[in-house]
Amino acid sequence: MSTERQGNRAERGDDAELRAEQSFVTHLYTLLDARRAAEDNAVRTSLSQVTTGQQARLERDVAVTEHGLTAAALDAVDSGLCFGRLDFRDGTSRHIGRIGIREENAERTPVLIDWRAPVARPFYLATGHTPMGLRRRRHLTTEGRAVTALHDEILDLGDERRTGHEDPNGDAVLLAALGAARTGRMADIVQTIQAEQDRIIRAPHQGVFVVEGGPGTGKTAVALHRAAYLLYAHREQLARRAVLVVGPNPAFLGYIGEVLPSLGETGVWLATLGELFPGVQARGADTARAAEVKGRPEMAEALARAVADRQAVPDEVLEIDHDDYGTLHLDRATATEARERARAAGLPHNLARPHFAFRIIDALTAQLTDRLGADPYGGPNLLDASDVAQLAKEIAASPEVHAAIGSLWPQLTPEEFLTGYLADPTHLPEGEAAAIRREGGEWTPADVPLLDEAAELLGEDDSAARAAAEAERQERIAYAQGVLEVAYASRTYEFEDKDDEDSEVLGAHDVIDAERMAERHEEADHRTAAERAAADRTWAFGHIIVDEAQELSAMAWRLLMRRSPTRSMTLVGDPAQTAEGGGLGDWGAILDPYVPGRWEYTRLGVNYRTPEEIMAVAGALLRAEDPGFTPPSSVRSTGRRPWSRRTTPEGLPAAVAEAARADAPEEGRLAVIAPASLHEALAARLDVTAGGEPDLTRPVVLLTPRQAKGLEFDAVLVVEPAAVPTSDLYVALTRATRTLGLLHTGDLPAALADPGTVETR
Ligand SMILES: Nc1ncnc2c1ncn2[C@@H]1O[C@H](COP(=O)(O)OP(=O)(O)OP(=O)(O)O)[C@@H](O)[C@H]1O
Repeated sequence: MSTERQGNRAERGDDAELRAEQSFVTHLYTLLDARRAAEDNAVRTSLSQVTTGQQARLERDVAVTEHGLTAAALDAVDSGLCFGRLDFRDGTSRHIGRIGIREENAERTPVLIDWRAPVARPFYLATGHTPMGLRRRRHLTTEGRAVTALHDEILDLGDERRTGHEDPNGDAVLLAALGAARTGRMADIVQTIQAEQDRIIRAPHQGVFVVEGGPGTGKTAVALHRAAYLLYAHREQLARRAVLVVGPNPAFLGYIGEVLPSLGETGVWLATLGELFPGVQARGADTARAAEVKGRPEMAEALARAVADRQAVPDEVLEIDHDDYGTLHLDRATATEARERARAAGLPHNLARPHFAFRIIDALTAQLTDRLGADPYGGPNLLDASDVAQLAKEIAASPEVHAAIGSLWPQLTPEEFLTGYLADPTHLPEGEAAAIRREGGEWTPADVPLLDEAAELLGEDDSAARAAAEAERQERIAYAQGVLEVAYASRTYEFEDKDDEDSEVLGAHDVIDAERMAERHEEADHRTAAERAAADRTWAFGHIIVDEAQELSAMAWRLLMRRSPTRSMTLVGDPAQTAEGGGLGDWGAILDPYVPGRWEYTRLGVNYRTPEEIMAVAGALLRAEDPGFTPPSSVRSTGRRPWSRRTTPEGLPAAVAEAARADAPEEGRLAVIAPASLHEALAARLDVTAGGEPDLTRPVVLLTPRQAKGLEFDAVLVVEPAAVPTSDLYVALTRATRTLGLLHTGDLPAALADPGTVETR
């Protein structure tokens, strides 16, 4: 029976099954509304509390944040709250939903099972062969709060009972989801997760797990559902350490940004690589060559040597004018020895600097002692130990001495160091140095791993931050001291007339001292773990998920591995989609330096996005270079072949605009994917703005092939495909869920010119 007919029947309200589900779902929403009202109430009550004291204020803020987050999570799961039902052979049934909901009774009976709970697993895994105790699996389709259709799969073939909602192939809901109009925002797949995907989503979280799959195989969807699952299964641990999802660019993060909230999870940090150095916004752009050079593993060595170069010794004797003692001399041999001793400490540059300074001050003190205390008759030095100590103090306090030390071994921030390095790159072959040389300018995403590397080599220059933190700590201690004094005074007063010394012995001072009390205040930092993680370069995440992982450079991996000392990571990607000059080639090259032989690998083989007709063309493109290449198999076919049209260079913008009008879906989104050089001319015709971050929710979106990575649209027009490198073209060709058109002025790549697969218009 078609979904439409079921819908009509539902409207007539003559279907007992539908009516029963509707009344159950209505009850669920009543419970959800009650929970939400309770959270809103808790926020209001907390806000209206008149609080005195820092602790009480912090507690109130924490309460407001926590209840606010829960209320937001409850709002986000409203749509499609309940989407499934399991009928077991023993006669019991369970409804499955985005979150778990319990009855408001004393037993707190579960009425809706969270999709992540073990008991919900048969919803995703059970088959006629392995029914996992199920008699029937039901999918509920809802619009708002109305149940509009039911699809039942019979898993116990001996069971004769029928509901009139049977779905013979068991794929009607999946196909409806795959064929639905796109909105510019990725939707969750919680109702239709396939068995091969479920196994990845629920795999253990320790260790590194690589998920490879061709275009549209659901890698991104699986990665996000895995984040939600891991937070559910290991909430304590992961919520505290936070989960990081790394995506290729801000538009992509916007595209996937609604999936986790719709699963009730708001505490995951989605970031691009360019956002992973706190305080730096990487808004600049590199040439492809510069980005490639900056990503090479040799950069680590080049930077380490450049940092060592900042530990200089004078070519000739350095003269240092001391206000009181005249000129001091620092010769090359003394400075070299000080440098060697400081380096031997094995510390990062900024942390080894005091060792260097100490040696220099020591040497200058010895020099001054010799000069001032020399016995004209050749006897022993006339200065005693306390005179020498006084001289050392005066030398250490001299700004000129500090300036001299600073000129040889400067205190450096990563930003200062890298700015200097990029202006004059050293320890690289000249061609590479020329590719990255830059005076000032904005930070780029490829600079971020270099900044991180520099921060490691330099050691945190956190003296200012530490001084500020210490001042703050002292303030808290002073405050806590005051609180304790008041408490102690009142306690003493309380027991005053009882003449009971023991009671006083148990006064507040003995239970907690001011320092510990201050620490407790500190612990009440009410930022979420994700917020704290975003502000802390040295944060160790509980789990890291990397999407489009094939693109990351060796230097980017160094940064990410530092953020995951426990190596709890999920990496999803497709080597065939690696941009030219990007990535490291294969997973072993990425991972073996960090977890040699200790990573798991799995493949997804079904393409849920791209129809068969489009995939045939995209596959042929790669097969032309690699005859053994096998693309993922498409789950759908539309019967519509991709088309191509040749036009003149002058006529190209008009032809694209006309095709965009003709192919624009009634509902949904169309993307024009074209080389950047054509964007200005095309933007004027398409009524979109060129440059900047694209707005993916508009009906027509103009993108470069690189920007299209990871995204999808109902209809796609690829302009001048011959001008796009093969792997980028493969990405561009595989973005459509329905139609693909090619517009070109010269010859098409041979694989796209086959009349058997591409219709010429
Ligand atoms: N089990 C599923 N149920 C419904 N839709 C699904 C399912 N699996 C994947 N999809 C849909 O298929 C499309 C492609 O998924 P996704 O973007 O995760 O693929 P991908 O492997 O990351 O692709 P690419 O490598 O091309 O970026 C999305 O619209 C996603 O929602």
